[in-house]
Amino acid sequence: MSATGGVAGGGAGTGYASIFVQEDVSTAEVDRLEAVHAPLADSVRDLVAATIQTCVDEDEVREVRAEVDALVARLRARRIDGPAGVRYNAEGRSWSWGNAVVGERNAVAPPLDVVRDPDDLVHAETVLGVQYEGPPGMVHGGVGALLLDHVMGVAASARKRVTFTGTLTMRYVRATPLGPVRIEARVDREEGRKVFVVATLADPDGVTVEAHGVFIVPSWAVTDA
Ligand SMILES: CCCCCCCCCCCC(=O)SCCNC(=O)CCNC(=O)[C@H](O)C(C)(C)COP(=O)(O)OP(=O)(O)OC[C@H]1O[C@@H](n2cnc3c(N)ncnc32)[C@H](O)[C@@H]1OP(=O)(O)O
Repeated sequence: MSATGGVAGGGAGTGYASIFVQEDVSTAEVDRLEAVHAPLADSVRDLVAATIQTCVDEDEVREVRAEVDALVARLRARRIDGPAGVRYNAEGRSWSWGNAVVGERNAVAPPLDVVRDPDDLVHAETVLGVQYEGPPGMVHGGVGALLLDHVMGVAASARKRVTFTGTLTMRYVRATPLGPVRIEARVDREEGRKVFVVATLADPDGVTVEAHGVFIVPSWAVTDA
């Protein structure tokens, strides 16, 4: 979520004051850091899938666990205290390295590029692997809702306004097989601070989930501008 647009700090009493943080760092430096850290997240994604699928013997599993524990200790040698939050710089570049859907450092997040088309359709594509299974061979319903929620939130948050999910309704039309998926979302209408968004999740054969959502510009984010 962008922290620009006059909402830095999140408003007194909202609990977001320490999460929207402005940093004195150039966009080029943020891009450089992402290029270093994103491949680590990719490798950890592979580790998660390999952990699910491995058939190596038990001694090998124990040895790998010890190596992974050692790597965790190395990474924790210097770290931030708490969540990564949403940060932004004076150039309007924002980054949220821990975000559950698009965090560039978050191996739990599927690699998802969210694109706003010129006609304000927001779309995203990714490939959901074995980490996202619910019913056998199928995408977990909550994972579908997670991706839809985020892409719908981007659609609602046009022009860098902040919106929060108020209500989400999902209709699971048919099961979504693991594999490539596409999410599409667009604003249907607006009423005051409420933004109504419609969206779909689809596999290569068509729509599997239809979603309706009410996204709300929180009262603390309303500016006079
Ligand atoms: C560019 C980069 C982009 C980057 C974009 C990044 C996208 C990120 C997408 C992920 C989004 C998330 O997961 S967000 C995290 C999940 N969501 C949350 O945690 C939200 C928790 N709830 C809240 O913070 C709050 O309840 C709010 C903000 C939703 C509403 O609080 P508020 O601002 O005080 O609103 P309030 O005055 O009570 O109500 C205003 C109007 O909204 C209605 N309303 C209030 N709550 C709800 C509700 N839950 N569902 C429906 N409608 C509601 C009221 O009836 C009223 O309608 P009327 O009387 O005016 O008709």
